[in-house]
Amino acid sequence: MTAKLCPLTDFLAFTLANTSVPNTLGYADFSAEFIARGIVQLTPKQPSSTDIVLSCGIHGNETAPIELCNQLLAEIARGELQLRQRLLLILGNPEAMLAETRFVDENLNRLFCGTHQIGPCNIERQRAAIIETAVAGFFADATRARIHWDLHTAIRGSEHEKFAVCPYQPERGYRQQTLALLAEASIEAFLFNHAAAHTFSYHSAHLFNADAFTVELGKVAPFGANDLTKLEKMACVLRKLIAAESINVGAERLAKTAFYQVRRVINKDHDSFRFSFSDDTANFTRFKQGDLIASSEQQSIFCDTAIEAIVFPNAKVPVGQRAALCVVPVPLAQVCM
Ligand SMILES: O=C(O)CCC(=O)N[C@@H](CCC(=O)O)C(=O)O
Ligand SMILES: [Zn+2]
Repeated sequence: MTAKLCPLTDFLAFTLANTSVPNTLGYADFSAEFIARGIVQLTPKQPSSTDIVLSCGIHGNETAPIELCNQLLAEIARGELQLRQRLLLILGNPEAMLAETRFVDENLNRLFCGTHQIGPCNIERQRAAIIETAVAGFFADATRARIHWDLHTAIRGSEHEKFAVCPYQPERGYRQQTLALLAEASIEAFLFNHAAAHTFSYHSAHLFNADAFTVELGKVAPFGANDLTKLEKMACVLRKLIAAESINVGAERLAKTAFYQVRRVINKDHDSFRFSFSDDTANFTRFKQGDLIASSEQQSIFCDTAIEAIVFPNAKVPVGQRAALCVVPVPLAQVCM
């Protein structure tokens, strides 16, 4: 396979152009199976013990992680990065990438765990079904370790530039070692969800027992406008995971990391719903007891505890959907095994 014709050297370009690719391609040390548009499964000749799903662009305008994943695939294709684990790489929402929007018809990251089956068919519902099938096929062997990092960027700036959302998994809990790996990859804060969700990371954690996280890697920017040097630590850890290299991180790596528990969700209840703060207010901005957070014709929402921080505030979501998470700082011991 010459580099010029190889879909893996610029998988993003192939995906956006919707160029047809063969079903499978053989390389010296691995094979590539093109499962669907923007979804490729790589199998090394002698796979190590962990199956890794790496996804990006579930929201089409979150381009930095897409560029990072595209770069890692190219490194594998050129033989610069040794693939030693099975890898499923997913460019989440190609149509939204082309439209340079978060989504075309509906937020793809609310349609997992089969939610896409409920309601009229649209671009994101079709895509959720395709992605779920690919993941189920890839994670078929329950005896193997499973990792899924779903890479995003946030709409607004953040007090913690890079942070991870931990899906609700009360039975399994979180191991400090697992979080330390993300901290090594420059994750500064962890946010523990308090309830089931229909996000992609929850899907993988809940249905496949994967060590799954939504990973926020800075702020949204158009293709070509990202400074990928800011993601170098993340790239370094991903390379080591893919190459099955040992990553020596002790739990002490978490010493400077912040932990937050989701305390409540603010849902948009009416078209008149507004936040009390400006659009440039950063994620994790803190409110104190009695501060007004949001209001609508039907209600006013105040901070009702000593300190509460707000994450992912978005008043533009449809009525009934999550408009923000309210989180409180917690000690590590309270959220980890
Ligand atoms: O910046 C924002 O408001 C949204 C960033 C984003 O896409 N976040 C994910 C989080 C998913 C999770 O809760 O695990 C989302 O809203 O889908
Ligand atoms: Zn996102």
